[in-house]
Amino acid sequence: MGAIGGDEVEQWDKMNGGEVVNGGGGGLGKLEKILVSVRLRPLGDKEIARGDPAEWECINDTTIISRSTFPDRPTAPTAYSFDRVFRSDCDTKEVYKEGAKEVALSVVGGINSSIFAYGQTSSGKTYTMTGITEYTVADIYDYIGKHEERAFVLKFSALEIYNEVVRDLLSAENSPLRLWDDAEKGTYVENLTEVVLRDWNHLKELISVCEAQRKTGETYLNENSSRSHQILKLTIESSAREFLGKDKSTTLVASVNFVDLAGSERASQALSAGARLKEGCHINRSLLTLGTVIRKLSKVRNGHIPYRDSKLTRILQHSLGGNARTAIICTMSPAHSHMEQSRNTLLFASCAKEVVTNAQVNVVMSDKALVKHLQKELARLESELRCPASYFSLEALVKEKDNQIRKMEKEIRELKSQRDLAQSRLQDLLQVVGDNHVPKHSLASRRNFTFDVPQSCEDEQSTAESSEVVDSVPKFRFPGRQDAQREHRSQQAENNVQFTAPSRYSVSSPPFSGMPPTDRRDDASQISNEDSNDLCKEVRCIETNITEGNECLESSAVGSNSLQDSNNAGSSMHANNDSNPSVNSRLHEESPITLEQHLENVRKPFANLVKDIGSSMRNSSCSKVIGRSRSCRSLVSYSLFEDMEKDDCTPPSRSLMTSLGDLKTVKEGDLH
Ligand SMILES: Nc1ncnc2c1ncn2[C@@H]1O[C@H](COP(=O)(O)OP(=O)(O)OP(=O)(O)O)[C@@H](O)[C@H]1O
Repeated sequence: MGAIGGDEVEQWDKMNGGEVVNGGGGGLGKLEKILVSVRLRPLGDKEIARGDPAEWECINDTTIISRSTFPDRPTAPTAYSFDRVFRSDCDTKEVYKEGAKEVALSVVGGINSSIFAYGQTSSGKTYTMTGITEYTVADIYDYIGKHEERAFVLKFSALEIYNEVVRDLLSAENSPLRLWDDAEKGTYVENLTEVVLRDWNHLKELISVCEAQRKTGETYLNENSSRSHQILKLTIESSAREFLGKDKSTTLVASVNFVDLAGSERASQALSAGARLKEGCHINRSLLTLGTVIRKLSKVRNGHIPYRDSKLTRILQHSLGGNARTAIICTMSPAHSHMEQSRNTLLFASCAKEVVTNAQVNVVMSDKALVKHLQKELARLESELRCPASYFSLEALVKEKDNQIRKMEKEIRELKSQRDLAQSRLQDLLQVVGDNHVPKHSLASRRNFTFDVPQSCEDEQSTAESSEVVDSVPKFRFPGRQDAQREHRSQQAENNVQFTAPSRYSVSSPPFSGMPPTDRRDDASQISNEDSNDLCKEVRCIETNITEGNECLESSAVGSNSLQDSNNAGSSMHANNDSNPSVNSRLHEESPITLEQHLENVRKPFANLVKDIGSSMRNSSCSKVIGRSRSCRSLVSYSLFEDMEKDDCTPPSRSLMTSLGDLKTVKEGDLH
């Protein structure tokens, strides 16, 4: 037999509306306190005869009080509350319904249950339990009759513990029975007769047999006093009829114990002697152990519980804080003469109501069903083992992705910042280009701009505007260049329709160092980096045409060579300025030159260049490329000379060179 989850558990939970929790046995269980009620019997004939007043009164359904204080314990409480208290006029059926029925009938759902009657001798235990057993069995058979879809098997066994000896009440033999402990079944009674019930009448007969077999005796307090603890055990097995004999077949198995305890007694009151006295000692001793077990269970569940100190507690171990639902009905006499014994009963009941049991659904499975169930359980456990690992790996993956996202967001922010800066510089530049009358001081404040020459610089309008810009510079007029521009415009007008420059030649944004010539090179080497780079492109065009064997080679041979040299010089200078600090430093260490010298240095190469370009333009095909580049170059020249003017012709600083270098970088980036 085992306790498992599944439909049976849910069914039980619905039936009881309770909290299903993990049980100590590994299955699902229901933790709940023992249901404790107190039944007050009427005064007996003897008690009335001797004028023994009723001391106890049930003031409501849950509280019982004593009318007077205890003589020897004036501070002891006089009111006690329980799940239910029953007045002396309550019949046993009401006691059953409210104090035992729910717990007792759990057995049909596969839950073990136990109904106890506890109290002093002659308090009405047997009177109560006889009725409880009958009502329970009646309801069980009623339940069976209403659930024809299930097949029920009822088994009955009965024992008594007399003088600490276990006897089979259904056996004619009077031999004592031994107790055994089994890991699965718990403590069980060896060779105890178990009868399969045919019907309700069959059970009645067997109960009658038990009554006849049970040890009773006459005492001063009870003419028919029970001298032993009696345990009637009704075991119910049920299976769904549709699965009978099939693999899926499972069986609910549970037992309900009807425990009629022997009554505690004081020898002085019972006036017992001889055998009755001995019986009384055993009774009291086992009841004392039961009280100790209950008291300990009510305080700490995990401590040592002395179940083995008596056969009663060994046999009822599962009913006391184990796999069972339990109800205890404490019976008591209202007589003042039994006040102290009644108080002990109430103290026992007070402890019992704190005891928690852990009832589980008990299911027996067919071998095939058991194998299937175990396979299912194994798969579930394996899945649980895998889940934590996959969960942690997923968590790590998510963290890694989060870090990547944060990193990328940071990069995006930086790129946006760079983009905004470039756009800002471009705006500044466009504003400068578009405004021909920009105050010089504003230009001075834009020394670190990025200069981007638009593709449309090849347009005629742009060219004209550029020319105007150049013309608008009063102090640094560049007659040679203007002449070349005029020549170029004239030539371009002639060839306007014929030439379309490749877009790669339209980009012209070289940095212009404006440095004085410091290298021992020809005039071309004195051209600024800007023009050098510009010319570099132009020279390439020229060279291309030269290699094509055009006749312009001879006519422009000098200019080409000059340009090539200029290009080399410019490239060299640019490279040195950017990448060779020593050379750059050397350049700065040269003695300063005058403004006139500087202008002359700048003018000469341009004059030569323009002259050469003019010659080339008059030649056939190469002129188109040069003309286009010139219009761009004019823009650069304007800005450059504006700066030079502002700085009183001081050579452009390294920062300007850097800015122009940046311009080239940005422009190339935009093109990409
Ligand atoms: N609630 C009750 N109403 C009427 N009579 C009762 C009630 N309870 C008990 N009695 C009567 O009291 C007497 C003693 O009852 P009972 O034998 O059941 O006591 P007990 O606790 O079992 O005693 P013991 O422990 O000695 O066996 C009986 O005659 C019984 O009929």
